[in-house]
Amino acid sequence: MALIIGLTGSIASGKSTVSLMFDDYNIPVVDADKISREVVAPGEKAYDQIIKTFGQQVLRKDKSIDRKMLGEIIFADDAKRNQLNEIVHPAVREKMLKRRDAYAESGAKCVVLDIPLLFESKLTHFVDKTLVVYVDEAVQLKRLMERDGYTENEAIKRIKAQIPVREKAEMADAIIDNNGTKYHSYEQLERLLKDWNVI
Ligand SMILES: CC(C)(COP(=O)(O)OP(=O)(O)OC[C@H]1O[C@@H](n2cnc3c(N)ncnc32)[C@H](O)[C@@H]1O)[C@@H](O)C(=O)NCCC(=O)NCCS
Ligand SMILES: Nc1ncnc2c1ncn2[C@@H]1O[C@H](COP(=O)(O)OP(=O)(O)OP(=O)(O)O)[C@@H](O)[C@H]1O
Repeated sequence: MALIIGLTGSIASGKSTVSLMFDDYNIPVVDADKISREVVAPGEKAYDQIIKTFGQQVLRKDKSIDRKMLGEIIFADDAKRNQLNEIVHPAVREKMLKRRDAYAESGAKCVVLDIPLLFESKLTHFVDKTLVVYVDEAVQLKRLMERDGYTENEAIKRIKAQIPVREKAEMADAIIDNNGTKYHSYEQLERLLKDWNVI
């Protein structure tokens, strides 16, 4: 039976950075953010629902979803964010579980589900162990502003749309402290995977 690890954190805490490290151990990762892009492609059910709910203003010239515009709308308004979540999340969950099960059935010893909203959406029953990538809020804010070019105000709005990463760390089975170098996080991950008998 595969061990299913739920990898989470808060925005820009380093989930994608850590998720790449699983490659070195040939451990497959199912990425909820990536799936959330697939399910809003033109032709998908969620695509039509987004246009119906948010209007043509969230479309780019090529008719794909304008993610920047949609982000500005939903991170400024909790009710709108909930509406988008209700459209996108069911499709993301369905695909995520299919991929999780396909990897497990193909004999993987461990499968990682990288889910930013693992705790917020109460999805911990999808996984056996929860792993939180933790950073102090000041480091998080700085990395988020640098990565995405947001103003401090834009970055804070996005951070506040999630449970604070400190609280998530308290709920987790294990944490990786990602305040230091990427190599330091890599060492913590390796130790953990040894403790959990997957490498
Ligand atoms: C609002 C959207 C269009 C912005 O797209 P953009 O390409 O700028 O960001 P991206 O999708 O890469 O998300 C970046 C990060 O934002 C955070 N985030 C995204 N959506 C949400 C949300 N609904 N609530 C809280 N945080 C969120 C996550 O930490 C995520 O890792 C997009 O995030 C989206 O469609 N969100 C709804 C689906 C969702 O909840 N995705 C996250 C997990 S499935
Ligand atoms: N240990 C580290 N040292 C320096 N920079 C880091 C470290 N870890 C991550 N970063 C940088 O911080 C930014 C955020 O990391 P990353 O994209 O992995 O976060 P994330 O949690 O996946 O974000 P999101 O929630 O938006 O998907 C990136 O620019 C990344 O290169």
